[in-house]
Amino acid sequence: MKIALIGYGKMGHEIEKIARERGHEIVCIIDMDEEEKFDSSEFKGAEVAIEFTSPESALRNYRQAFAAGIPVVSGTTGWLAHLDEIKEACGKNGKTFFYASNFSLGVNIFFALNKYLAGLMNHYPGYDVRMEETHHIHKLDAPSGTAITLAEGILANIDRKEGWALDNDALDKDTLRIDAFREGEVPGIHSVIYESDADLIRITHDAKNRKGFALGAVLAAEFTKGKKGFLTMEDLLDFTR
Ligand SMILES: NC(=O)c1ccc[n+]([C@@H]2O[C@H](COP(=O)([O-])OP(=O)(O)OC[C@H]3O[C@@H](n4cnc5c(N)ncnc54)[C@H](O)[C@@H]3O)[C@@H](O)[C@H]2O)c1
Ligand SMILES: O=C(O)C1=N[C@H](C(=O)O)CCC1
Repeated sequence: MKIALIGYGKMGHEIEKIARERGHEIVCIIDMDEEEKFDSSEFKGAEVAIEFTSPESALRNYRQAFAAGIPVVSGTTGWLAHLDEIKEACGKNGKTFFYASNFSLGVNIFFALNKYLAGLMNHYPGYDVRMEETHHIHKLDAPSGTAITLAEGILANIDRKEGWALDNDALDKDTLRIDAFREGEVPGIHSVIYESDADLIRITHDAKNRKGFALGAVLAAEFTKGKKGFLTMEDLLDFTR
């Protein structure tokens, strides 16, 4: 496939490597302050754009890619306040957009496990639930997009929790607490913790590097070919088997 990269930082570089290994062609790379490239024939010749930039620039990039008629796969976090606009563009205007807060296979298995465990724990109110996430010091958003997806999985399945909040926000017992830590160059660690008076159950996903995120994004790009609409990892992965 002919792939354009929007954002050429840690993820952009990792995706370029894996995309080339899988036989794809990188036809255009757009990083910060290179907006004029959205009008280039190279960008317009791409079959898909893979976007990993920053919370504040993501929406503008999506609009530019849509205007050029290019499907978008994005992993940028921290922009979800604008999700309705993107879903509308996919629904009414026939655009293609694939989003995942985390593209790694391991994390998506962890998401399924998290929902299953939360459904079980709904019957055991003696356990309180909280979450922890740790990432590198360069990360701009907190909690992580992955932590928000995990929290949504818990809130959908545990009746006694009504919303989530970061540890330093006002918390009551109905609110799911998320502690966000920023340390060194950690690629990403997420834990969901259930604690009773008697014991503690912790499930953790610990990314060793960024390969899983990047491979998932390239697989998502391959999956978008010929498709329209708003796509997610649940379309790509079949956990019903
Ligand atoms: N969904 C996932 O699986 C996943 C995995 C890792 C990271 N992320 C998210 O992806 C995003 C990027 O992560 P990263 O580690 O590559 O960050 P990074 O800071 O290493 O790279 C971001 C790049 O985007 C560029 N950029 C900023 N504004 C831009 C703009 N307007 N147009 C084009 N390029 C622009 C920056 O110059 C930089 O090169 C973050 O939001 C992060 O949370 C998601
Ligand atoms: O490095 C990051 O930034 C990551 N962002 C995503 C998130 O916010 O969940 C995925 C994990 C790595």
